Amino acid sequence: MSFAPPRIVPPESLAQEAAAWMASSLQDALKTRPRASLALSGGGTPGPAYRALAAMKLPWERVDVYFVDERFVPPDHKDSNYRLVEDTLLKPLGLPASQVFRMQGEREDRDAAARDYEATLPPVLDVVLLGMGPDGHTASLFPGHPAMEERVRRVLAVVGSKPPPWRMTLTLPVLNSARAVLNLVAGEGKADAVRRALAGDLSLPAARVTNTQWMLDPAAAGR
Ligand SMILES: O=C1O[C@H](COP(=O)(O)O)[C@@H](O)[C@H](O)[C@H]1O
Repeated sequence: MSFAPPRIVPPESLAQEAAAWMASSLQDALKTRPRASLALSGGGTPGPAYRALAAMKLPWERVDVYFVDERFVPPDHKDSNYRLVEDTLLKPLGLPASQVFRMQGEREDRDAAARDYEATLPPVLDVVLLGMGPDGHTASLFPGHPAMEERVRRVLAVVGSKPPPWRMTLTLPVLNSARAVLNLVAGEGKADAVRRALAGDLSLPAARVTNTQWMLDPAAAGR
């Protein structure tokens, strides 16, 4: 298994380029289907890309927004991935709740929340934006965690090694069946994990998402 060479983008253009990739992947999906699904990550990297995407002209009434992972916190919590997406994309677009499929991080029964989210997912996601932490986690799949081996369930509640620990995540079969996947990674602290994933180190979840394109800033690319 090998990846296409990563695209290395100057930091000042990264958000715009990632947004352009999402917009064009959504347009591709909408050429052949009435609606397109967009699954988004949280964390510190993608916010500016979501703001740039919100400014792009698309038939937004045909786009449904899903989540790659979520922390078990309420939706208005500062660590909520939903809150990030709400602030940077959903509110600027004024996207109605009927087009937003939120992972319910406020639920006490975490396994039930994961099962319920699984029931909302389309059979195949059209466009997925991933990220990667310095420890090599992607979505909320952490290196060495048994969730990396899940083959049947599409959404799992897991305990990760990054705070907040309790999370909900899409599993590798979902990510690997998606039509277009971008891994957007920035920052020097991630260069080692990026190098290992691109070299095919299967202990890293990102190395197991085989249909991914990579977009890196020079620091994450080790330059
Ligand atoms: O915890 C998370 O981390 C990853 C990577 O985020 P970053 O802050 O290093 O950009 C993110 O993709 C994931 O959605 C998030 O829950």
